[in-house]
Amino acid sequence: MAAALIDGRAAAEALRARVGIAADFFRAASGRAAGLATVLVGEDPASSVYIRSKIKATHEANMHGVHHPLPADTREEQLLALVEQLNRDPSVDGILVQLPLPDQIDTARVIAAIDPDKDVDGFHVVNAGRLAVGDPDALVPCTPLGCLHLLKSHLGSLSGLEAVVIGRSNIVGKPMAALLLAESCTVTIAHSRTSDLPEVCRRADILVAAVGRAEMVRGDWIKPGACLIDVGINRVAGAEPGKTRIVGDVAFDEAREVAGAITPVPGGVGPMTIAMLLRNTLVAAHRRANLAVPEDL
Ligand SMILES: NC(=O)C1=CN([C@@H]2O[C@H](COP(=O)(O)OP(=O)(O)OC[C@H]3O[C@@H](n4cnc5c(N)ncnc54)[C@H](OP(=O)(O)O)[C@@H]3O)[C@@H](O)[C@H]2O)C=CC1
Ligand SMILES: Nc1nc(=O)c2c([nH]1)NC[C@@H]1CN(c3ccc(C(=O)N[C@@H](CCC(=O)O)C(=O)O)cc3)C=[N+]21
Repeated sequence: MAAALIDGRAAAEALRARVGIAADFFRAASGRAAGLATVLVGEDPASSVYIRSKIKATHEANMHGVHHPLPADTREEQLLALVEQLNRDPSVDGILVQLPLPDQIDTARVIAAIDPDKDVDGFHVVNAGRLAVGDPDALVPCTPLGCLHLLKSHLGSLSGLEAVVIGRSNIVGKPMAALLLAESCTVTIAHSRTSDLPEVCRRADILVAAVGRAEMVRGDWIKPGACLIDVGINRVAGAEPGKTRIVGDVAFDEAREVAGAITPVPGGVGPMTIAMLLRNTLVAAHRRANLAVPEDL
C-alpha cells in the first residue's frame, strides 16, 4: 500500500493561522506588533525567493517585518554593526540573517553577535546549549522543529521509536537528533563517513534525511511502514530543457511503496520552516514583553 502523504503545506497553514491569532492578542496585550528583522547579503536568487516568502508570511501573520538588504560586498564589520543595532532595537523580537553568507564574512562571528533571545533561527551556541540540556528557554532551529511537529502530528508519541537522522549540520541534523532524543527516541546520527548507510537506515521507524543529495535514499533502505521526513531541497533539471524542479533527498516514488508515511518535496518540510520562524518570533516577543507564551504555539 502506498504511504500516507504528510501535508506540510496544510500543517504550516494551520500553524500560521494560530500564530496570526496569537499575534493579534500579543498586539493588544503589549501595545505593539511582534517584529521580525531579516537580513540578506547579496542577491542569490534562491535566497531572495525564501526571504520574500518569509516577509510576506510575517505580514500575513499580523506581525511587523523589516527587511535589510545589503550589497554582496558588505564587510563583516558592517553586518556586525547592523546586528548590534537590531539587538538594541526594542521593536525587533527576532533577527534572521539569511545563510549562506559571502566568503568575506565569518558566519560564526555573525551568529555569535545576535542576542540569543532574538535568535529566532536558534543557531546561537547559547540556544544550541539550551536545547542540548533540555532548557525550555531554547529557541529551536525552525527546520527540525517543523519536522518534529509533522512527526508528532502523524505518530502521536515518539517514545521508544528507532530514529535515524542522516546529516549532522548545526542547523538541521544535530538539533533534529536532540529533539528526537528529548522525545525518548533511540537516535542514530548518520553522515558521510557512516559505513553501510542503507543498513543503518533499515533500522529506522523514523528516518529524517537532511543531506543535500538528490534522491539518495532508495526504496530498499526503508523499513516497511517507517515514517519518512525529507528535508532535502535539491534543484535538478526539469522535463523541459532550461527548466528546473526541486526534489528531496529521498527517491519519492520508490519510498512511497515501502514507507508508512512520507513528506513530499515541495510541500513538506519547507513550508513548516517558515511557519516555525513566525512561531519562534512570537515566542521571543512574548518572553521579551514578560507575557506568558500561548500554550498551542
Ligand atoms: N526544507 C527546509 O526548510 C530546509 C532544507 N534544507 C536542505 O536540507 C539539506 C541539508 O541541509 P544542511 O544540513 O544545511 O546541509 P549540510 O551540507 O550542512 O550537511 C549535510 C550533511 O549530510 C551529510 N552527507 C553528505 N553526503 C552524504 C552521504 N553521501 N551519505 C551520508 N551523509 C552525507 C554530511 O556529512 P558530513 O558531516 O560527514 O560532511 C552533512 O552532515 C539540503 O538539501 C538543504 O537544502 C536545509 C535547511 C532548511
Ligand atoms: N538563516 C537562515 N535560516 C533559514 O531557515 C534558512 C537559511 N538561512 N538559508 C536557507 C535555508 C533554506 N530554507 C528554506 C525555507 C523554506 C523552504 C520552502 O518553503 N520550500 C518550499 C518551496 C521550495 C521551492 O519551490 O523552491 C517547499 O519545500 O515546498 C525551503 C528552504 C531556510 N533556510
